[in-house]
Amino acid sequence: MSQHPPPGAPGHGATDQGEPGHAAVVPALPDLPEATIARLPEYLRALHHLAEAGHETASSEELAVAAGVNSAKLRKDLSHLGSYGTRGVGYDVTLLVDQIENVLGLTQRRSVVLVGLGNLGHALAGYAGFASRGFRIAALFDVDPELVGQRIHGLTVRHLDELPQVAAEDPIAIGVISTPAEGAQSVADRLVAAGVTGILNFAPRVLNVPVGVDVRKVDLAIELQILSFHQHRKSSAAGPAGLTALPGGLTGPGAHHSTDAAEAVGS
Ligand SMILES: NC(=O)c1ccc[n+]([C@@H]2O[C@H](COP(=O)([O-])OP(=O)(O)OC[C@H]3O[C@@H](n4cnc5c(N)ncnc54)[C@H](O)[C@@H]3O)[C@@H](O)[C@H]2O)c1
Repeated sequence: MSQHPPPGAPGHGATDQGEPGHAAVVPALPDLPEATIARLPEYLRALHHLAEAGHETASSEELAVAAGVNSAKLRKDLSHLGSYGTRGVGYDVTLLVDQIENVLGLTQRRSVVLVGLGNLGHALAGYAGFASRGFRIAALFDVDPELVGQRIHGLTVRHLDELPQVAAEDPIAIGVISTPAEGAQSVADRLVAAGVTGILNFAPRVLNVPVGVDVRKVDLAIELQILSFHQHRKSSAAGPAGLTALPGGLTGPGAHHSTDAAEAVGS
């Protein structure tokens, strides 16, 4: 989904890197492949589920199934952390949770601010998954006078002009942008000026940020388009002779016309 430009690349677009701002307090972090970093949160979630189910150890196969990846890839990923498990026993679940949390910098709770409290911002403000995964929503910002002052999920919406003051009192690790695309760059500029070095951008717009600021973007429409491509590819590969090769029993004469994800799942 995201690209990883080389370190020091001109400061534009989503840099999607780790946490250079925290390198000084987390010495000797391994230099991990970006794909491995992206899978570590999946392993962590799987490990938490296994721990809740009473597992003290987990084999690479169990963990791979729980995380939805293949076990060879999982073993390779974990070997980057220096974690090889014990033959015949597997991985110590608690130890591995600690290792992954340490690498991901989750041993300290990080402050997050949300900017743009419309439909999406409201939903994000109420998302319990932030707190349970080590993130604290420190403040909510908008510019709409009708929203400023409102309480949303226990926090008062502040005017974006208050951002510098809030950041000075409580350093912000990550800013989440859920404003319309037109306002996103100026919001990003203000977050950066307030010392924020990590931005999660939901707005459909490429952000220009200085080197040292990491941007990740989330775009559900892009995910749908990628799924659409796979549907399209499967449909065109099927052709008349390939109809039986389609998964899910889509072997009828109309199956090869399903180029659109909504059509395939909705009918
Ligand atoms: N990434 C995704 O998958 C995804 C999904 C849904 C929506 N979106 C995007 O998220 C954004 C928000 O969508 P929505 O439906 O919540 O929109 P919305 O219109 O309901 O809310 C936008 C909010 O941003 C506020 N705002 C506008 N300019 C601002 C600024 N400069 N500073 C602070 N706040 C500002 C508005 O007052 C409003 O409250 C849009 O860019 C939309 O395209 C992305």
